[in-house]
Amino acid sequence: MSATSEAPVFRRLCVAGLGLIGSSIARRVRQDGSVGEVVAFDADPAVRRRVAELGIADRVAETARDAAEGADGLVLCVPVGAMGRAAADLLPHLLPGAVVTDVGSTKVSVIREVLPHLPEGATLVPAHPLAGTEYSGPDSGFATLFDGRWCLLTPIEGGDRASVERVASLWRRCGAMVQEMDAEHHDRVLAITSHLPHLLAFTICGTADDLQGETRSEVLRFAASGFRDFTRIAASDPVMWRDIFTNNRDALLEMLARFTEDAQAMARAIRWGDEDFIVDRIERGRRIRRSLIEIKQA
Ligand SMILES: NC(=O)C1=CN([C@@H]2O[C@H](COP(=O)(O)OP(=O)(O)OC[C@H]3O[C@@H](n4cnc5c(N)ncnc54)[C@H](O)[C@@H]3O)[C@@H](O)[C@H]2O)C=CC1
Ligand SMILES: O=C(O)C(=O)Cc1ccc(O)cc1
Repeated sequence: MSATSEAPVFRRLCVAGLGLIGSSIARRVRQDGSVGEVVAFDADPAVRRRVAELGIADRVAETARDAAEGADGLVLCVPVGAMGRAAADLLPHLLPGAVVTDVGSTKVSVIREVLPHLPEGATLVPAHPLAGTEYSGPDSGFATLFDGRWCLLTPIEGGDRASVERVASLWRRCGAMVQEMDAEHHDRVLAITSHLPHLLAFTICGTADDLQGETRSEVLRFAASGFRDFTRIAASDPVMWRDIFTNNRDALLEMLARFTEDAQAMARAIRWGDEDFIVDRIERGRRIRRSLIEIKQA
């Protein structure tokens, strides 16, 4: 991951929101020289202080205006519900012709919230790295987070191709593999692969917690690995996930309805002792797991 001789993708990149994702980007691009300079901005003064202590940016700006002025690139790394506010504060101050990108977990809502603030001549290239952890904040980031992971770009129809290529190049230099996708399609795919699993994890932990009275502390003390796996995901940041759920409402509710129907079918099979149905469902799960492992090894 040492600095390459390739030209920097941006002369000055403003990173807004220095949590897990923003601080990982800042760490990575500074290490490998893929941007000339990193200016960090976060709405939370405690985060700004911590970023300065950690030394993961060339400069920490105290205001949105100071952060954006002179930047030819901006990456919005705030919760999806804060994208509109951050865009309103930062975008007017960027250099003419700047490229704006983001890392939000929903894409239709981010485009809807950010596009109205885009200055004449600037371009928006929405992006979503499929990499993360259940931790948040500037201390949780690390430079290798994106290595070998996908980053999905959802370019605006008819938008500037050179800007898309610049953002793709930034992500490749962060170690990611890049693929383009339509924003609506992205939100449906992520609803089933990421948003619904998180919803299930939060819910099952809540259900187990409600049972505490009945089972005393056994639920937590004897938690088998299945439940433990859910608790890792359920430890994720509440604001981030509240925003994802409410900003991908339609696709998520559709996937939840389908899941509920399938869970009901499983309940019926258990009630009536339909062993073939039960085995068939479990085998499908195993096949999916095996093919995931094969893809990872390929
Ligand atoms: N955590 C994960 O695993 C992944 C998260 N994402 C997306 O990345 C984005 C950031 O997520 P994390 O880094 O995990 O969040 P985080 O909670 O660690 O950091 C978010 C930061 O944004 C700051 N912020 C909030 N509003 C702001 C504003 N208006 N202006 C400037 N700063 C502001 C907060 O103070 C906080 O420091 C979210 O949109 C999330 O959906 C994408 C992929 C993975
Ligand atoms: O920690 C995990 O299992 C994750 O799923 C991380 C994650 C969270 C949100 C995203 O939009 C992408 C990745």
